[in-house]
Amino acid sequence: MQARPSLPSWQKLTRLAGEKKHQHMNDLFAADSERFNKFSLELPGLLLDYSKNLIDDETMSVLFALARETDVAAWREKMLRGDKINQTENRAVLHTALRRRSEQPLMVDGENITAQVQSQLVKMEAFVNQVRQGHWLGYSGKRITDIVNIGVGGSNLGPQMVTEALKHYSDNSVNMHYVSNVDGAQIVEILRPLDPQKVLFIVSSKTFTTTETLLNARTALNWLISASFDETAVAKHFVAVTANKENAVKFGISQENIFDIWDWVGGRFSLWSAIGLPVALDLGFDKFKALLDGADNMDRHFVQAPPEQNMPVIMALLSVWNTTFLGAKSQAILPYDQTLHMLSSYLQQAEMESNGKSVSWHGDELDYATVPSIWGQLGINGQHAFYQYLHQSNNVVPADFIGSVTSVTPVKGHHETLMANFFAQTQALMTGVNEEEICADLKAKGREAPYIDAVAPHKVHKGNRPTNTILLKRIDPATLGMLIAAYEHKIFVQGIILQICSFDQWGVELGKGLAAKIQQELQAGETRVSHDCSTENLIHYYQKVSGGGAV
Ligand SMILES: O=P(O)(O)OC[C@H]1O[C@](O)(CO)[C@@H](O)[C@@H]1O
Repeated sequence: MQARPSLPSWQKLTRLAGEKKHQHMNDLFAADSERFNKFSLELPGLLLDYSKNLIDDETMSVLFALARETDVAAWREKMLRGDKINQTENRAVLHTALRRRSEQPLMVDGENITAQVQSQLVKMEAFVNQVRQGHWLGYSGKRITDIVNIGVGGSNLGPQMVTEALKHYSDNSVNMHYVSNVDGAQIVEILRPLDPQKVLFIVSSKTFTTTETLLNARTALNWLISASFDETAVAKHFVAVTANKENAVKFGISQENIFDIWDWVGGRFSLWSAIGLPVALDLGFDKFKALLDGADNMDRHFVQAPPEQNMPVIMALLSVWNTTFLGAKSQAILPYDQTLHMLSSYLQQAEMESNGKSVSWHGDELDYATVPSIWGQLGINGQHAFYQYLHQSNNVVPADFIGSVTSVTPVKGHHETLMANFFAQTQALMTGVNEEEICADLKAKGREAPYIDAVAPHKVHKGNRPTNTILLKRIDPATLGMLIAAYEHKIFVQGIILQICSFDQWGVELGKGLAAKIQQELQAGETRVSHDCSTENLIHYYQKVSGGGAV
């Protein structure tokens, strides 16, 4: 297989990047009044404006050539038909099957996974209805009022992000809580006000081996048993979502309370499976289905549209352009709707755990930049915190601005103020303001020479900072499903172009293994394996101060 840097499109892009670095988007806009029409894409419910990137017709056409030369379409086909494209774990990658409306069988290792998915959806729906309608009762015969999801990473971020995003659509049949941190402070505070008779725990863990989740689940179980004095209470208060039934049963969860996921669903893409159970419990099953349908709409678009009109493909190409060719080191995710306040954390895992890698499929060291670090938070809060850096630091941070046309919670004047900021920021990041304009402005305000000379350089905004704007018609289950699926496919395409195994996460293993050893040392009050002198002394200090060990 041809190394990426030797592809004709790659070489052209390297040359174009050298040229484009000296251009300003202001000039590109001035030269082409059709720029918005050319570089934006509207799907039902969703608009992407990518015209505020350092691109022109030629750049885009070479980027599309890159998508073709790297066989994105063929890889997409392989993923969707269940080829084992997660090569290092020898697994298929089929999160799309979780939301597929087609009833056509899809075979993986001789099993029809369409039927498996359907049967879990049926099981989920029945369970959700029982709980929400008050037919699922706790050990003392009371209805469930509170759901506590215990899980971390993909078994937490997806459902929690969606629960927050769709709060408006909840009828508050149940109250949702999420425990992910093994710091006891979280679970203690969450359980404190709850009544054990009315709480249902969901232990969400694909592997059912994640230490933090199992410890939190054990604490929850003890809390329940010490209140109920009844071990059989567990069957009424604990369900699990896992691909490791055996461990869940060993833990004490009844067989019939276990919802399946499968090894062909990556943790960070698992929101659409029973990992989304908290969302379904909170919103009702029909709204959970609407979320899946929205994602399926995006899947269909991803499959059918040519690269030039394909939203996830365009998003991926721009990210490769900004990072690998123009040298950006990070990318900001800046949602403006309050309800999307967890989106950047969610995408952080989705993108960085998928593509934060530096060897190719073949295990060769890659000599080009792969993905940027993803960070961000609510844009409107960011404006008063880190936007200074976005506007004037000497690091260019491409950013995705995400907002909605219609507020789901309209309050007079608020949405216009929010969106005025939304539009103003991408404009300011792009156009900037030069010294001449600043001096003229200061003069017009009656300022004089020494002051103007001293201050003007500090007020210069160079602009030329790339942004994508994603405008949703409104935040609802289907549109949110589309948005998340668009990012999932973007990540996939990026991985293909950069030749990265996007669906494993070996980088998390080393730390996990060491933590397990150190945990034993902390429990025993002594060090048993050799560490570097920094780690060793930190452990000793901890043991000394906590009174748990000798130094
Ligand atoms: O669902 P599990 O198996 O508990 O894993 C939780 C998370 O931990 C990771 O494996 C990383 O350690 C993620 O990929 C995953 O989403």
